[in-house]
Amino acid sequence: MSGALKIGLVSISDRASTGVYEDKGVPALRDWLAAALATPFELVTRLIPDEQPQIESTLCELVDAAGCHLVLTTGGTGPALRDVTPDATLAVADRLMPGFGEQMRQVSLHYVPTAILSRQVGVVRKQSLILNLPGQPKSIKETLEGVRDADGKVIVHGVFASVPYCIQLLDGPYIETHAAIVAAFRPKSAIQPKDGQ
Ligand SMILES: Nc1ncnc2c1ncn2[C@@H]1O[C@H](COP(=O)(O)OP(=O)(O)OP(=O)(O)O)[C@@H](O)[C@H]1O
Ligand SMILES: Nc1nc2c(c(=O)[nH]1)N[C@H]1C(S)=C(S)[C@@H](COP(=O)(O)O)O[C@H]1N2
Repeated sequence: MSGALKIGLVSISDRASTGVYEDKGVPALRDWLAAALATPFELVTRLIPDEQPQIESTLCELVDAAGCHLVLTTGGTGPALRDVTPDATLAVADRLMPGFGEQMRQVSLHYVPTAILSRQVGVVRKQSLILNLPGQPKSIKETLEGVRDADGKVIVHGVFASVPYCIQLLDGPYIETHAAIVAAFRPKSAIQPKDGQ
């Protein structure tokens, strides 16, 4: 499974999906990826309510039919009864990637004491990585990028640092990032030389 990088973005919100407020989830994800990725990519976007069957079918469609290498969800990860994104994600998972949820909560604790309320998970379905991000639009940058000190040095790695190598291990495309936003980490043996080097 390779080809051009394809990324699914799913905003899960009862109110944004019914027009009570404007969806800021998909635009925040799109803007962050546009700034962070050096590799060209194609997006498939969805805005849906907090309904478990609809979340499950959307994730399956994006992975199985659209062929997304990465799917990022935002919203519905908390403990409220209608927050069912992690449950839907686990229901369509082939394998769990517990490090992603653990690291996102670590990062988020630097921003909000309620970080532990997010039940967000990372999973693999087929050869696609699916990550749940919290619903607060600002949490997208926080969890993907990590925490920096006053001098701009990364003190807690955001989870996106591990996404390119994960997708490479799943036989997806080779993803390069802009290090000023997030540096992609790979073992030396997995680094591909740039053209002409
Ligand atoms: N798609 C979105 N666009 C803009 N703001 C959002 C969006 N999703 C969530 N938020 C903001 O982040 C907060 C926490 O998100 P959460 O996923 O818990 O939403 P919620 O309170 O369950 O409501 P809803 O599902 O109707 O967005 C929301 O109360 C809202 O202020
Ligand atoms: N980085 C980050 N993580 C965060 C937050 C945040 O603002 N920033 N909000 C927390 C709160 S208040 C809740 S309830 C949970 C779940 O949020 P969700 O239901 O919007 O997904 O995410 C937590 N994680």
